[in-house]
Amino acid sequence: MLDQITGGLVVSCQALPHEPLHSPYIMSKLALAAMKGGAVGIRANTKEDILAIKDEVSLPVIGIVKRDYEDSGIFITATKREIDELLESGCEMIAMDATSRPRPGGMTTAELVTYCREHGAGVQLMADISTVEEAVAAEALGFDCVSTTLHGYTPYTSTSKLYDDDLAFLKAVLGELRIPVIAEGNVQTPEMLKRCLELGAASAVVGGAITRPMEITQRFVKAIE
Ligand SMILES: CC(=O)N[C@H](C=O)[C@@H](O)[C@H](O)[C@H](O)COP(=O)(O)O
Repeated sequence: MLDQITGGLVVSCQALPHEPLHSPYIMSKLALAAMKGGAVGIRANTKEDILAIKDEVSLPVIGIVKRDYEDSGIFITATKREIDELLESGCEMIAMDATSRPRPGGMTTAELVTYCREHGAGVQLMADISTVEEAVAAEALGFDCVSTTLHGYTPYTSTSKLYDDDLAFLKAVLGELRIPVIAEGNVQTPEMLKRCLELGAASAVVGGAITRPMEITQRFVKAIE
């Protein structure tokens, strides 16, 4: 999958139960629109959404399962249960939280990577990280790529955004890693996407700016309030 998405745009098609577009059917049509618009890959949440998307488009899919656990702040592909669901979905790549926070049930990220390698031959692994240290640790664990997904979303990075200071965080991660780095999180404009790739990101994942019309509407409305 990495070869297929290098140099291109991946579109995240996600809507949680509380969001207006929550529906595998709607996600599949958003993915179709993304494919017709030139996207080279899709990122999607839940086995049900991925199966519907795979019925509709031929693009490779980065799969995640978001599920909250009481004993951990990790919610993106946290345990073996979510890995099993994703292996059943047929997604080409699995993304999981690879932050330094403890996982639910006490399993380590290293153990989960080993589990994926043993059960999902051929499925690539993406590490969703929030700091440079987590990116370096993910590379050492054998992930195929890292994504900046969680920068700004962990308690210890909550004051930062990916685009701060001309993408300083992305540059710092790129400076430390040999494996491909994907830019993800608050890429809001075509210009930002272009800048991420110019800096050396292998690809970028764009979600809300393309597939969350409520958020897009809010940005427009805010401009005239
Ligand atoms: C932090 C978190 O939960 N991120 C999620 C990860 O899959 C998604 O909700 C985001 O939409 C995705 O990362 C793309 O980012 P943006 O929608 O900002 O372009």
